[in-house]
Amino acid sequence: MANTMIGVIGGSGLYEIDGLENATWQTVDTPWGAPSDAVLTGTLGGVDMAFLPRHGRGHVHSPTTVPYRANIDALKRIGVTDVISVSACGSFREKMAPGDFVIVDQFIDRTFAREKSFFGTGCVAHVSVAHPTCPRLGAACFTAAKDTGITVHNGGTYLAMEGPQFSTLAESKMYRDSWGADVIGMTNMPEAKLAREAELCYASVAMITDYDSWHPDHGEVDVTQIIATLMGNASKARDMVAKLPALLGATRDACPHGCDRALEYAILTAPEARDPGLTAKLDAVAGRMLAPA
Ligand SMILES: CSC[C@H]1O[C@H](OP(=O)(O)O)[C@H](O)[C@@H]1O
Ligand SMILES: Nc1ncnc2[nH]cnc12
Repeated sequence: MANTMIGVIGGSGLYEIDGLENATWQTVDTPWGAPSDAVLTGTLGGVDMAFLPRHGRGHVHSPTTVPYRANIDALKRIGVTDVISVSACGSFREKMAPGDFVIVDQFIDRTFAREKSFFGTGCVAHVSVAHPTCPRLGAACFTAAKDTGITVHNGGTYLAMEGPQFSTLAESKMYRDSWGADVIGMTNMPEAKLAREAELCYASVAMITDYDSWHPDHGEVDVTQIIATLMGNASKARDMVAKLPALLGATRDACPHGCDRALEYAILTAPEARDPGLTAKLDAVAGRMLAPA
């Protein structure tokens, strides 16, 4: 049994969470640079919690410049076991309406201008992301959202685009009709891949703000409309997050889906061929696998 620490990464509109006891904004240094902001830590219902605003308070970082590696490293470093990503998204499905939430379980990664791995020359690793989210954590998010009275859809494919511009009409139709994506956003990749490399359980809650640009009755994406919907969504998300500690509990067993053991057979570089500089940087993310026998 290990202690649970729930780490919430707040997307656009969600820059704080409510009700934390002993709440402290904690600066965390990482070998990958500074995270998006300090991390708000505390307890909720007796469970350790951490909150990191993905774009920083005041929305400083663009989807491309969010320091994804530093964010995941920082959460791992302070003891987070379960990461819940909360994100504003466009919808490709009529039934997934603005104001609804979707528990994402698949991704299509179309991002191209971001560092996507902690590993590289001198320490090569290949983790599986066939099932990129943790079903146990996703189920807890689904229940928390349902119990909050949110219209929530269980399962959906998130198309991660580079941005910062929204999609063209042709792209929007292609993602929806040919590629089968359900929602679109700009930030869950490489975040989900990095969480898997760091052996963290990861779930993604998409808060729908708009119908992107494919919908004949809704025209193009309008950021002022998004922001209006976003404010209501963010308040629902805070209520949803408050229900997670009771659902997840203060202690946890090993993840039944193996998220916390993702690196077990993933590191290919022979111990004697590893770059000590890189392995030092991997202390929090992969220290468990890199410690001398
Ligand atoms: C506010 S519209 C575009 C912006 O919102 C989403 O951010 P996040 O995923 O962090 O909630 C989307 O990915 C874009 O970055
Ligand atoms: N339509 C959209 N495309 C990409 N990111 C978004 N975030 C919110 N709405 C979005």
